[in-house]
Amino acid sequence: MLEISGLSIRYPGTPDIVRDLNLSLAEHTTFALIGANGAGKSTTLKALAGLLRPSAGRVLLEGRDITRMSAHRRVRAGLVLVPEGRAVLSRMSVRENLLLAGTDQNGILDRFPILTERWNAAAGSLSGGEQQMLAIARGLLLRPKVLLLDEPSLGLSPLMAGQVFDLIKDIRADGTTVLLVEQNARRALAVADRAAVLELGAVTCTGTGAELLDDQAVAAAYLGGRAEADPQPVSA
Ligand SMILES: Nc1ncnc2c1ncn2[C@@H]1O[C@H](COP(=O)(O)OP(=O)(O)OP(=O)(O)O)[C@@H](O)[C@H]1O
Repeated sequence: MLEISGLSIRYPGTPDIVRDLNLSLAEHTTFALIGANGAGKSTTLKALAGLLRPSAGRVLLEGRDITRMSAHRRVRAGLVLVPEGRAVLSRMSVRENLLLAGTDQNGILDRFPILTERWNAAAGSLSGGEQQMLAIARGLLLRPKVLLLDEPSLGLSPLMAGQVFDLIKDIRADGTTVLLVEQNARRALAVADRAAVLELGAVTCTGTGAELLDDQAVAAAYLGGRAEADPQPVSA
């Protein structure tokens, strides 16, 4: 569905922040990109959304070269970014925020009872988790083939974050391919079919979500030190 090869990305006046990135996202799967602050995860998503022009490499969406396509044409081609920080229009109502994305809401809003309950409330009055749901719903109304999610659980309570990860599972089950960037590595790997670790702009490890959850080096760096496969301590 999405093929990224040899992608290098820089900002004006910086060296390459992301170097020679190669990722392949199969249709109807979730891919998690994890890594420390500043590793280049958001930069990667911005480049995929067409907000930054890569210095090298190419991006294919369903076999079509979109490397030089403008951001708005990428949305029409099916590549949609839900940016970090949600970017909802806070003085507009939930309904108005969604109308901006599309009028055909069939089948999408059923997944978001939390939003239909707050239909006429100003988006800025919603909780962080509700705003994240609104941002994701808005992205889905654009009918993406590939949804790029930048830190959807950032700043949310564990309960709300759990709901966001459940939603990500549902989105994948509905047939949308998801590229998920997350600080919450454990939860991201748990919902991911495949995953990669980005360190200082380069991929250092790839595998299935389960493989990375079991990897001792990944656990030490990103999962608070303990791999999922470790035996649980037996209490006396
Ligand atoms: N507009 C910019 N101009 C120059 N450098 C930038 C710009 N935005 C980000 N960077 C740099 O690019 C590097 C990667 O940042 P990026 O936001 O992609 O990291 P990240 O992995 O998403 O981390 P975080 O979780 O903190 O967002 C950092 O060193 C950052 O300082």
